[in-house]
Amino acid sequence: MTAECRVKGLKRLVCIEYPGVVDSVPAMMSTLSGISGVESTLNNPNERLELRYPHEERNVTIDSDGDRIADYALLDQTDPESGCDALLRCDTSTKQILNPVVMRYFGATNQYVGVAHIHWPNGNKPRDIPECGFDGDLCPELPFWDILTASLLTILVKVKLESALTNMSWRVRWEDITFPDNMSHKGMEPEWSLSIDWSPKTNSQILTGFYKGNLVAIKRLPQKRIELTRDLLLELKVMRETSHENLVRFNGCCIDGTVAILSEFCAKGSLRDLLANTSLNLDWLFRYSLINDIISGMCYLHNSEHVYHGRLKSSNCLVDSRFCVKLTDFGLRKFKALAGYQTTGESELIIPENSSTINLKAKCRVDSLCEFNVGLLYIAPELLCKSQCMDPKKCKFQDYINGYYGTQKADIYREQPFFPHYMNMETKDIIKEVKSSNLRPCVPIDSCDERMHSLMKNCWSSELDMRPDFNSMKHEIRGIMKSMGVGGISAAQSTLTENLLARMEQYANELESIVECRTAELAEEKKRTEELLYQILPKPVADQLKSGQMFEPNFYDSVTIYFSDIVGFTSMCSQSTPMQVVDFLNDLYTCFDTIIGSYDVYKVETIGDAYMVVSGLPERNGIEHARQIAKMSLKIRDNVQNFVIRHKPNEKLQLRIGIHTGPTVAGVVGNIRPRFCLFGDAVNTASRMESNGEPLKIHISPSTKTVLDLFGTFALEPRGDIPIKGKGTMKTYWLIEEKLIN
Ligand SMILES: Nc1nc2c(ncn2[C@@H]2O[C@H](COP(=O)(O)OP(=O)(O)OP(=O)(O)O)[C@@H](O)[C@H]2O)c(=O)[nH]1
Ligand SMILES: [Mg+2]
Repeated sequence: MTAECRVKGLKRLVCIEYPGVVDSVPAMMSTLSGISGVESTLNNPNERLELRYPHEERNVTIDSDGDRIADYALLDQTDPESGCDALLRCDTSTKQILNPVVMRYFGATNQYVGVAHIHWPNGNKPRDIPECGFDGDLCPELPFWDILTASLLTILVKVKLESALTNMSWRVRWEDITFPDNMSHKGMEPEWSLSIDWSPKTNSQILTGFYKGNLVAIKRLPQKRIELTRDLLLELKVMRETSHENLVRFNGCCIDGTVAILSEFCAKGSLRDLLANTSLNLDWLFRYSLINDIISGMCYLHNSEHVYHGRLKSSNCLVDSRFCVKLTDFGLRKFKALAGYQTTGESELIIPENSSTINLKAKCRVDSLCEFNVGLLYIAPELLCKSQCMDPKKCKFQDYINGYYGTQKADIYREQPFFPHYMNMETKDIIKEVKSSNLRPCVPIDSCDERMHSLMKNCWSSELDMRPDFNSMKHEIRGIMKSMGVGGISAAQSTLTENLLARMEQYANELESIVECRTAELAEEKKRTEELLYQILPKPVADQLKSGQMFEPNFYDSVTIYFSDIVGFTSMCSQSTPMQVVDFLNDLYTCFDTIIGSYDVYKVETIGDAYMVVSGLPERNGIEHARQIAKMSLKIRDNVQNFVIRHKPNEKLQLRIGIHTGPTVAGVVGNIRPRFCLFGDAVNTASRMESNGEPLKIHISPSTKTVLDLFGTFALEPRGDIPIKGKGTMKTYWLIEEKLIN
């Protein structure tokens, strides 16, 4: 049986045929002890001992120091099928190496014997001696001036570095930041702004303020003070010098009294918010643009002094007002650690196996809502298991997997990693499965381009060598974008500028439809509010108040006012439960409200069992008010005669009605819960008409009779002279019916 033995990291390999001590020592022993079968020769003057094995072709030669003079064979390691390098092929049963020998070297005779053609890497034979010799003596010595220039340059670089370190332009005084309502933060909590302006679903909150006229995002850290060290100054220098269109700009730090990091504010929130906003349609052009931005930012970081990001996840991919993704929360690792910053990120993957549960539990009460746990979903599995992320290379890998595990999957799916397919699992269980059983996010093959799918899968491969780096991802993604002409855009169009323009155009369209939709919702809401307002105030009054004007009290020289009241209501209340009374009044007033809807009247108010209606205001109607109120009263009286009290079906409702016509003033009183009220003696008189009336009869004043007589359609009956409190004697009438006119 043959097997292929992969040898890592070697292009061509020299293999030594090495029988080893195990072979040679017994042979020597047997020679010295004169055991037959093994021949030995002592080759003077070379003083070499040669051992010859029976039935074997190979000799073992040992020099005067007792060292074995070895033979070597050069093997060709080119795989005959794939043409790949660094393959050692063995027959596992015989343990024989199968690679063809291309050259042999015999140590005893110091001879090279070519056996076959040698395939040198790139077809070139390597040099025997390095260009400048093994000691550098083959190259001319540097002239004095060159050495001087080099030294001066080194000194200059050092001086520049030192001055860069002492440059404190990054330092911000907390008092110099102004908070949104133009108040200094001293002694008061600043406003937390909702980070996204068009998504009601966002949960991103970041402290914002103005520094030197710029709106900045402020990340406050737990410590109150940070002592500056050289390491921190180096970190701050790197941050100051970081500049890329896909990274947020660093604005500075506060280190005294309050420790905070200030960075460029991105208006549209994070990628997480963007994806959560389901009203925004993300087509493939848009998605690839977002991915492309992330990858560009990551490429810069990986090729810069930052080396890696370490906290790559969708909440750290911010979206600016031009829909360009900018990465945040990179760098300043030592600064953040000293300032006690502990959330998910490279330092938080440091969850020693035994203490992880305690940490997690302490941090989150509700697992599924726990940011800390959710953050772990973005972390590479091998780093979840390991305790430290000290090796930058490893952390780079974490970035790769973060980028695809979380961010890119999120781009495609608008979901957190592992959702929705593992929705029923608790986050901590998912993390456990990732650690123990190689669980990976589930992405259906047809959810995206095939190349994208395999790129994503490679990113979370458990073989680290399989994971692509960001530079190759950049090429791959650009290739996919170009060849696909995503979103109906042709390859030629997919330059970045056109991409951006298309993105803006799409956003404008989206925005238009969102605005349209919101406007319709607003109109609907306005209508509902208006209807509610018209139920509380007369329409002309409400309209006037709505337009911001005051409703001045108005004098009306003639209106008709109606009052009604239930006889024995108080005793009825004492015999009924409050709910029964409420049900009863509700039934009665629903009946009244339905009736008055057919007349030109306005219901002023109800006070307990009293019901007050007026006609002739706020819009004047000549003398029609008396007729409208009279007709309405007759209708109410007739309905009351047949009204059934729900909890006392056998009792008859005893309703008294009183009407009066006269001058009145109407106005709105109060600023809070404004009420439309009537003032004047006419109101009292109408009320007296009701209180001096009789059940199921309509008691009217002489002034109402006078107006009703003008119509000549109402049958009235004199009641006689009645003493009315505060008025003396009044000649009043009963309204009997409306006469039918042929
Ligand atoms: N709109 C807007 N939101 C921001 C900005 N910076 C951060 N945020 C959001 O504010 C929220 C809190 O941010 P962080 O305190 O950094 O927390 P995090 O990003 O969830 O986690 P870590 O970065 O690992 O600490 C996140 O949802 C961010 O997306 C910004 O400049 N603009
Ligand atoms: Mg963040």
